[in-house]
Amino acid sequence: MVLELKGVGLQRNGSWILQDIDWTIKSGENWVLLGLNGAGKTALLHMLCGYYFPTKGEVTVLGRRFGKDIMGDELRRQIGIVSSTIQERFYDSDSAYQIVLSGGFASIGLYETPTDAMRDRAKELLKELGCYGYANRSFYTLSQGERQRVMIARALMADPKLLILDEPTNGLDFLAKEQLLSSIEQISQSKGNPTIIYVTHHVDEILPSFQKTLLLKEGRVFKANKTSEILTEQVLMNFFGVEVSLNWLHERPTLLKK
Ligand SMILES: Nc1ncnc2c1ncn2[C@@H]1O[C@H](COP(=O)(O)OP(=O)(O)OP(=O)(O)O)[C@@H](O)[C@H]1O
Repeated sequence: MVLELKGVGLQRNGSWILQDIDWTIKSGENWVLLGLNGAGKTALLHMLCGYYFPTKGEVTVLGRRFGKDIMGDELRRQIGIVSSTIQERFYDSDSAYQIVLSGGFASIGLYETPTDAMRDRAKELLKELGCYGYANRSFYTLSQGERQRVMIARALMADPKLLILDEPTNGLDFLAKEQLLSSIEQISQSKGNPTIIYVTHHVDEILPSFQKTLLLKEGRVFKANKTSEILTEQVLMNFFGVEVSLNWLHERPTLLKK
């Protein structure tokens, strides 16, 4: 089991942000976490990464029950996360290569000496993600699309069992977005691939390899099931509360409001 949430609730400043969350992710599954603004996606992710402690219920990630076991560096290394809230903490002057290398230590910045194997792996990931050409450039000189690729390479550096991608296409143009999605599709099909949780507001980013989808609405699970059963006009109409038209092209969905 990669993840198990049972009856999870989260209260902040007196209000319930998450309630009655039950969610199980088995090894080999890739999930989409879909919700509108304010649904509680970020709060839920913070909980999975051990930044928030549940007010109610149980959270078990990669066999460790939070609260009972301490979220140590070892577990943190097994969870790769790409999120703008983390990206902001990077040292702008670090090169793309240094940032990817630091992923091997689950640290922000490089404080330990990387091994030759780590250096080789970092270069390999930079190539796989198409970032090799700007490996020595400072992070602040990179475009948003280039930064996201570097961040994904960094997250993969420790060979995580779980890869969380939190709205990775934010701020990307159409082409950069499609190129990034195709890299993510490749990662999901690679040998020894991590379990992916892909967080988004956008139905059209749901890739064929994301077999399962959780719809989060107002802090609760609206529905969690096979993506093929979630992506129907009826379910999405109930979820968004408006009439929608769902269309498919090359195994990719598009959604319009009627
Ligand atoms: N510390 C806090 N105190 C009170 N309310 C909070 C706190 N943190 C988040 N919230 C509220 O909880 C709700 C869920 O927020 P969250 O950021 O998790 O949503 P989200 O689904 O990630 O939204 P978005 O897609 O806009 O990023 C929001 O209504 C938000 O205002």
